[in-house]
Amino acid sequence: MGISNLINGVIEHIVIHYRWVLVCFFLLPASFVYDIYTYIRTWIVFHMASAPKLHDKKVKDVQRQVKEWIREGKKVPMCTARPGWQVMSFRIPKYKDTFFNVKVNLVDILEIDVHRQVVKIEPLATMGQLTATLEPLGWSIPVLPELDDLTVGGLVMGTGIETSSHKYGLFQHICVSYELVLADGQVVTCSKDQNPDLFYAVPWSYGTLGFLTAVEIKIVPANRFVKLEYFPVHSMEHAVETFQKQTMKEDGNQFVEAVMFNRDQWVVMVGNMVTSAEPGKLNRIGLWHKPWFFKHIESFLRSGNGLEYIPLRDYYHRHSRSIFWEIQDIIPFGNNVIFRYLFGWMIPPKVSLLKLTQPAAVKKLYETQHMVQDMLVPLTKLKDSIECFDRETKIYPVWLCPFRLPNDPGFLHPDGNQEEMYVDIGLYGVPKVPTFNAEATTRRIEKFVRDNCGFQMLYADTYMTREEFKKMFDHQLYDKMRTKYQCSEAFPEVYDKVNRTARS
Ligand SMILES: Cc1cc2nc3c(=O)[nH]c(=O)nc-3n(C[C@H](O)[C@H](O)[C@H](O)COP(=O)(O)OP(=O)(O)OC[C@H]3O[C@@H](n4cnc5c(N)ncnc54)[C@H](O)[C@@H]3O)c2cc1C
Ligand SMILES: NC(=O)C1=CN([C@@H]2O[C@H](COP(=O)(O)OP(=O)(O)OC[C@H]3O[C@@H](n4cnc5c(N)ncnc54)[C@H](OP(=O)(O)O)[C@@H]3O)[C@@H](O)[C@H]2O)C=CC1
Ligand SMILES: CC(C)=CCC[C@@H](C)[C@H]1CC[C@H]2C3=C(CC[C@]12C)[C@@]1(C)CC[C@H](O)C[C@@H]1CC3
Repeated sequence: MGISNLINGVIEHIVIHYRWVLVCFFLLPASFVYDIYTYIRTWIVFHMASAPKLHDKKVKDVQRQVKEWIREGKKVPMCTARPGWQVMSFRIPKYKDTFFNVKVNLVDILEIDVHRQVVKIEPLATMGQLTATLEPLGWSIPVLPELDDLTVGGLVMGTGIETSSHKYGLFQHICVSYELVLADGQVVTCSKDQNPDLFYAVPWSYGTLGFLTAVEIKIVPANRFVKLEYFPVHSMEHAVETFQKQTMKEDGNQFVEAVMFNRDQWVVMVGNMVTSAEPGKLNRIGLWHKPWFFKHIESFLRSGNGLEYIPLRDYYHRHSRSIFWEIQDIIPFGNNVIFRYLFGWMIPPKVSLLKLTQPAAVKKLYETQHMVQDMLVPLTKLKDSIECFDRETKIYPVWLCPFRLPNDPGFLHPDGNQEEMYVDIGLYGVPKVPTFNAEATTRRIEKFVRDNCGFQMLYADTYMTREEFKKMFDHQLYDKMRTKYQCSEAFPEVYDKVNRTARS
C-alpha cells in the first residue's frame, strides 16, 4: 500500500511537472500533422469547388437525422455529434453520451459576395480557415475571434469577441442571417427582416433552438497591416482612464485591448488598419521564432510607448501561438529563444488534443487550482470589477477587451434602454490567493457580475443556480421561441447544457 502510494505520487508528480515531455514529443507533431491534413482537405475542397454544390445535400442529411429522431419516438433530446474533446472549453459535455447525436459536418466557406458584402459560411468552418480565405482577397469579417480553431457555429450559438468589438459589437452583431434545421425537421432562414424573433433568440442559445447549417456574416475591406500603438501605464487610475478614453475616442480606433500584468501595470493597445508600413517598424509577430505576444507586450512596460506595423493575419491570431498566456503552464521554457528557433514552428499544440490527452491528475489540478473565465461588465464598472477580481484571485495577466452592446431583443442587453459600452475581463491562469476555492470564489465573482448588470461567457464553468442564471440572462424571447418551435422535447434549456454539473 505504502509503495503503491509512493509510486502513484511519483507518477502524478511527473505527469504534472513534466507534461511538456508529452506535449513536445507527441502533441506538437500530432497538431502539426492535423493542421496539414486540414490544410490539404480545405485546398482540395476549394479547388474542386464542390462545397457550395454539396451544401443542400448536407442540410438534407441533417433534416433526415432529425426526422429519424421523430420517427424513433423522440426518446432523448438532441445535440450535435461534435465530440466533447474538440469543444473550446475546459470541459467535456456529459450530455453527448446520452443525447441523440446529430452529425452537422458542414465545414466550408460557401460564397463570398462582394456586392452585398457578406460571406456565407457553414458552422464548422474555423476562424483560421476564414482569415486564410478572406485576407488574400482583401476582405475580413469585422469581429474575428483570435483562436484559429474557434468555429462559426460555436461563436454564433455561444458568443465571440475581439478587439474591434467596441465598434461592431459581439459576433452575433455582425451576423446577417442564420439557416437552421428546426425540431420538426423543416429548414428556416432568419434575419432582421425575416423571422426576426428567431434571429434575435439564436445567439447564446447553445444549440437549443435548432441546428445551424449556414450563416451569412458581414465582410469589410481589409488592409495589409495593423498600425499598433502600445501605451504602458503604471497606475490603475490612469490605466482605466486611458483605456476608457481610447475605447470611446470620437474618430474611433479600429482595435482596442489592454493586458494587465498586475493591478498597476497595464499596457493599453490601439490599432488601425493601414496599407503600408513605415520602414524599420514592421514586426511579423506570427513568425515561429518571435517571442510570445504577451511577453512582447510586457516589454513595453520597461521600454515605454511603442509603435509598430503588424501584418493583418498575424495581428488577428496574435494570442494563438501562446494560447493567450496558458502555454507558459504547459511548456514553461517555450519562450526561450533556442526553443523558439528550433521548435517554434510546431507551436501551439491544438487545444483539442491537449484536452483529449490530459491525464486525470492534470485535469484535477486545472479544476481546483486554475481559472478560465470571461466576465462581461459595463465599462463604467471596470475599476470596481478589477478590484473584485484582484481581491478574489490575483490572476495575472488579465485580458481586457471593450465591446458595444446594442439594446437588441434576446438573451443579453444593457440595463438601461439604450446601447452601452461593456468590457470583457478575461481571467486565465493560476489564482495566487490562499483563499481560492474554485466553486466558492467563482460564485462570489458571478454574484458581483450579476449585481453589476454583467454577464458570464458560457464556455467557462458556471456555478450559478437556475434562478441566478435567469436573473443574469433575459429568457423572455428565448422561452417564447422554444414554445413556438416545439423545443421542449427536442433540446434541453441552455442552463442544462452549460452549468457545471452538465460538464465533466
Ligand atoms: C479565392 C479563395 C476562395 C476560397 N474558398 C474556399 C472555400 O470555398 N472553402 C474553403 O474551405 N476554403 C476556401 N479557401 C481557403 C483556402 O483553401 C485557404 O486559403 C487555405 O486553407 C490556406 O490558405 P493559406 O495558404 O493562406 O494558409 P496559411 O496562411 O498557410 O495557414 C496558416 C495557418 O492558418 C490556419 N489555417 C489555414 N487553413 C485552415 C483550415 N482549413 N482550418 C483551420 N486552420 C487553418 C492554420 O492555423 C494554419 O496553420 C479559399 C481561398 C481563396 C484564396
Ligand atoms: N474570443 C472569443 O470570443 C472566444 C470565444 N470562446 C467560446 O468558445 C465557444 C466556441 O467554441 P467552439 O469549440 O467553436 O464551439 P462549441 O463546439 O463549444 O459549441 C458551442 C455551442 O454551440 C452549439 N453549436 C455549435 N454548432 C452548432 C450547430 N451547427 N447547430 C446547433 N448548435 C451548435 C453547441 O451545441 P452542442 O452542445 O449540441 O454541440 C454548443 O452548445 C463559444 O462558446 C465562445 O464563446 C472561446 C475562446 C475565445
Ligand atoms: C478570449 C476569450 C473570450 C476566451 C479565451 C479562452 C481560452 C484562453 C480558453 C478556452 C478553452 C481553454 C482551454 C485551455 C486553456 C485556455 C483556453 C484555451 C487548456 C488548453 C489548458 C490546458 C488543459 O490541459 C486543457 C485546456 C482546454 C481548454
